[in-house]
Amino acid sequence: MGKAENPFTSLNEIWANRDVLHEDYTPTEILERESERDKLAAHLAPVANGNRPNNIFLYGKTGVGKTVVTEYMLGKLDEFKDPTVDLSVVTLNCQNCSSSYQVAVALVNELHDETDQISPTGYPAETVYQYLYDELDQLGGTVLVVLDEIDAIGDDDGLLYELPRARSKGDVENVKLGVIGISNDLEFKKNLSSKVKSTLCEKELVFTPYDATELQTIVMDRAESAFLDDVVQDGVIEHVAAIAAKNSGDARQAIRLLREAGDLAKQSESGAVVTDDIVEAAKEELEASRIERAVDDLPLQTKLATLTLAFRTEASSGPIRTAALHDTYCQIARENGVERRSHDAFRDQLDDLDMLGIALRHRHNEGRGGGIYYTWESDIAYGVVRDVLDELNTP
Ligand SMILES: Nc1ncnc2c1ncn2[C@@H]1O[C@H](COP(=O)(O)OP(=O)(O)OP(=O)(O)O)[C@@H](O)[C@H]1O
Repeated sequence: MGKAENPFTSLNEIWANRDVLHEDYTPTEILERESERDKLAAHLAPVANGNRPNNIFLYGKTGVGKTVVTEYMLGKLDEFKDPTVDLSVVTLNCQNCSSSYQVAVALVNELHDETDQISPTGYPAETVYQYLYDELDQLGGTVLVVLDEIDAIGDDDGLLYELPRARSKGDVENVKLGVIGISNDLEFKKNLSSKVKSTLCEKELVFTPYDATELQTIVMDRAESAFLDDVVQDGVIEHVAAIAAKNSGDARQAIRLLREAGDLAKQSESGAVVTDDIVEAAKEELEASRIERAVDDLPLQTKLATLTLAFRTEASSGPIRTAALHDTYCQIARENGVERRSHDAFRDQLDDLDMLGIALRHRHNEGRGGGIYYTWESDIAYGVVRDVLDELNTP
């Protein structure tokens, strides 16, 4: 009997180690970001000598290295601190916590044994806080509590006031406590209550988006470990970096684009090589799946607004005024037997699309007497929206 064909091999072998392009991979070196590393080191320096920690707030858009730089510097702190300093780091990603209470429960469970977890509801807030203080006191020494994606708690930010003050209020006795908050929501800091702001933001660190040159360094370093020799054509790294820099300066997006390009190259008929054309194809695939995810979850009325905007954008040479879009929307709604919303309600839908990154809004100020008005463009090609929303008709 002949040997069965292995379904997991494919046309081209290109990968030396695809895992280094995976979301979960922690790089051994942090490239660029020298000034942020230095500043964070200065903010953390008191801990290295056994002094009271600063509370630190780090913010900047998604994928700009906040988490990776923090982890790296905490590793360095552990390596270089005075050996007599008893340091513990408790890290929590708060993305599923919508209140201070939920963060406190999650922290207690992080510190409790796996067999002794507390329920996420049902305890009075003071009890949960007391559990937390008891656990922290038991750890003793210096404890840094790292709260990543802290913006998830919204307005309910009491813990961010209580925790840094626990020692001065006598809630804990044996522990020097510091909080490191990380957020990619630039509005979050503005909306913090002033007492939280003055406590948590004792030291602040802003991460700006990466520019194309910085992204090139990061992407090149990953590509060298990820691909076999001569797989990545000249200019490809620059191309990937330029696309990500133009979008949002997000290193995660740049690395994902390179991985997707690698996956396409592996299946390609034209050989084991990543080219600029393959990068473009990968960009389109990623864009299509981003949109699919974003649009698929929208309520019907917002889907109609998306379709209207993409349809009109394709047919016109520039941004379109709200009233003109509303006329088209009414026509599409009628053809689909869907209730028609007023001009103002429709404009609210467009605002939502702007927030979601689906629409581009332009503000026009005609000065005295002319007033302010908005025009709109779709950031998504009509064909892509059409494919996702093929149950809806355009006129
Ligand atoms: N300077 C860098 N050197 C090497 N890799 C980096 C660097 N900056 C970011 N990365 C990589 O980019 C990805 C995103 O980085 P990171 O998670 O630190 O971003 P973030 O700012 O915390 O984003 P978010 O707010 O979305 O959590 C990670 O895979 C990380 O390894």
